[in-house]
Amino acid sequence: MGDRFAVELHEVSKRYPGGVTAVDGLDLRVREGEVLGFLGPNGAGKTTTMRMLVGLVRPSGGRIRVLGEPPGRQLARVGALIESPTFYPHLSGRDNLRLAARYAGVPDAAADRVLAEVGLTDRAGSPFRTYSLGMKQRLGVAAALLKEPSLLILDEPTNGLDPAGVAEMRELLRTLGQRGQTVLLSSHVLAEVEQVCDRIAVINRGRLVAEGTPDELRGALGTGVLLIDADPTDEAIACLRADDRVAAVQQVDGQLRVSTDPALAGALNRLLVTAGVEVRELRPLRHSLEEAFLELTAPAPSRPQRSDQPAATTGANR
Ligand SMILES: Nc1ncnc2c1ncn2[C@@H]1O[C@H](COP(=O)(O)OP(=O)(O)OP(=O)(O)O)[C@@H](O)[C@H]1O
Repeated sequence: MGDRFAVELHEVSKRYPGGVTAVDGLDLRVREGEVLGFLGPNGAGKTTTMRMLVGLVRPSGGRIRVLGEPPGRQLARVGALIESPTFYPHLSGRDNLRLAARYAGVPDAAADRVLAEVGLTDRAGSPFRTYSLGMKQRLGVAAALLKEPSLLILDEPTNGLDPAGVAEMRELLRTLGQRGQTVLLSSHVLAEVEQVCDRIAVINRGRLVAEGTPDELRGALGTGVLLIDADPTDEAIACLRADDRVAAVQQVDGQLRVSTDPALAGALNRLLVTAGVEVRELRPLRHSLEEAFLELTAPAPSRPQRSDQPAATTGANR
């Protein structure tokens, strides 16, 4: 993965006629060769952002570069699956792709290459209307791959798929990532992108709210934190700080927030008890990245104050 950027957005906004601000000062960069998960709840502005990247929607403000150029200039090197692709129901998957290949100005033979890449060779001769939703989505990805694009933009490719379809799509995305393809992949389900993405950018109400590798997000969002209520507190702090498996200990409202691998809960409990400290409570601050994501993107009024949390790597606060 290089230090060059396939996609750069600086302070990008989009206000639709009628007053909806779909994207609001968004800063986002996708490195060449990485798979970036673009994550946010429904209506967060993901599709609008992707449509701006391919020149389908004009930004109201800010600066966008796609493969070093303004949007729309590099379309021959960009493959996109934004909203459902249109295929002819009575034509086979292969014939649909051959048609698409002609439109894209690539040889017919590209159709068989991409069918193999998405694992549809066996059903390539069947009419499109007989495909499952998962197969239809994979054919959409195949169409986006026809031009051997440098950048692949996929808007919610797992939307509407059953669990088996999601698993198949995840496997396909993992393969694309392993061969060094730059992929920008949107989803509103964290678990779907967590395993296939090098980095994740979380947006909410058109703004970047957190960004990092899945591990960095876990750390920044407090999923690697144990809450410990112990007595005497000072002794507990000293004991924990002396242990090299513990990255940090903070005291908040009489409780200890211990940055460590939550799997060490039992070991740290034993450590404290052995040192003569009474452990009244010991639990993970949050159980999963999914919980942290939901909290981060919850509607504003119910969102708890997080000022005592280590800050996520945020674009909004940068
Ligand atoms: N053409 C349009 N005209 C007016 N408002 C729009 C238009 N397209 C989208 N919006 C609004 O912009 C906001 C962001 O929508 P967008 O589709 O970009 O979000 P999203 O994160 O992709 O959501 P979803 O996951 O539901 O597709 C929403 O409030 C939506 O209603």
